[in-house]
Amino acid sequence: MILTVTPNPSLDRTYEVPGLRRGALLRAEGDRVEPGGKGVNVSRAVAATGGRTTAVMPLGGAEGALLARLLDEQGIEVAGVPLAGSTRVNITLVEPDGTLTKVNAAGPALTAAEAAALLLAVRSRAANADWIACCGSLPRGPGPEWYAELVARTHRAGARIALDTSGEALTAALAWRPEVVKPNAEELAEAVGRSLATVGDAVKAAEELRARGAGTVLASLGADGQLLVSDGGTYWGHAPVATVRSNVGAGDASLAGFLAAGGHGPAALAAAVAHGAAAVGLPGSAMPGTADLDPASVVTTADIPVDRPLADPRTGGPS
Ligand SMILES: Nc1ncnc2c1ncn2[C@@H]1O[C@H](COP(=O)(O)OP(=O)(O)OP(=O)(O)O)[C@@H](O)[C@H]1O
Ligand SMILES: O=P(O)(O)OC[C@@]1(O)O[C@H](CO)[C@@H](O)[C@@H]1O
Repeated sequence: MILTVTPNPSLDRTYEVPGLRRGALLRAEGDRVEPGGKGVNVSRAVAATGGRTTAVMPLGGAEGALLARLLDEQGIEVAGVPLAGSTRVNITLVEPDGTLTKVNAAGPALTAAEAAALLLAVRSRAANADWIACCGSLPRGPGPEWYAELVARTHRAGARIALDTSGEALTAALAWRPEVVKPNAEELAEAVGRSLATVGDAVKAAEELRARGAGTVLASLGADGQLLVSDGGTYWGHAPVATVRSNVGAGDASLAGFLAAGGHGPAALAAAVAHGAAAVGLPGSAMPGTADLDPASVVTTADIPVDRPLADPRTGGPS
């Protein structure tokens, strides 16, 4: 069972707009609402391929109630911690050429009691989980050490942790040796404090994160595929994508594929790449089901293309 933790979940609203014009009224030509937040998406992706998952998150207000209902409709078990504030709404604007612009709200601040209740909700389920995926930004309130505390406490219960966050929250949690860390290219660059021009630069940065405490690094590099850097060796994987519709949640789908495939080795990397490639071909943050996956199109190799230039993450769309 994969337990996911999303301390700052969201309702993701996507509007298809005819074009972006500052100061104008934009009339949406289509819209969709989906459960959001990185751990929530990992649970959605695990469930979409028939895996067992429970999603832990704080929920508040009408938005929180809608988020819980949408997840329930998708058959996902939710362990919700009641919140005085209201769950945030994140907005994605899609232009006709596929360009995405995303606005993420800060979300409600958690009181100390709410943050402690969330930690308890995770700890009390840790013993039943094969993996605990701790994903996304931290809400205001608990401070950047919250993931570090969660890793420390759930490790004591024998759980394996996969962490997908950034900035100070990532730095603080590394010291507690999470088994898997999943940065994207931008987060990897931020973590090591320098820009990454090539796949080789990304490998060096991932090795640095391992030296700072990460067990395995699964780095998602957008159109440049994914890197697995671990005790078992370094591998690069990629798959062709005919039409990129939305990269929102593609990293979350990748992490779900990786963990569901065991969370180590080139076969798990291949599953991660298959999930990422399938996710970008779907609209909004739709998560791929088994029929969407094309494992035969995935290539993994230990022959790392170190000189391959990385696309500028800022031109790859938001995540
Ligand atoms: N343009 C693309 N072409 C081909 N594959 C892509 C493209 N964009 C993403 N992917 C696939 O999806 C994976 C995850 O994408 P990305 O690195 O953008 O994740 P992310 O920034 O963590 O996303 P999010 O945080 O929204 O889940 C990539 O490693 C790759 O396998
Ligand atoms: O603001 P955070 O927590 O960094 O990211 C939140 C978010 O952008 O991540 C998911 C895609 O990965 C979306 O469902 C959601 O809106």
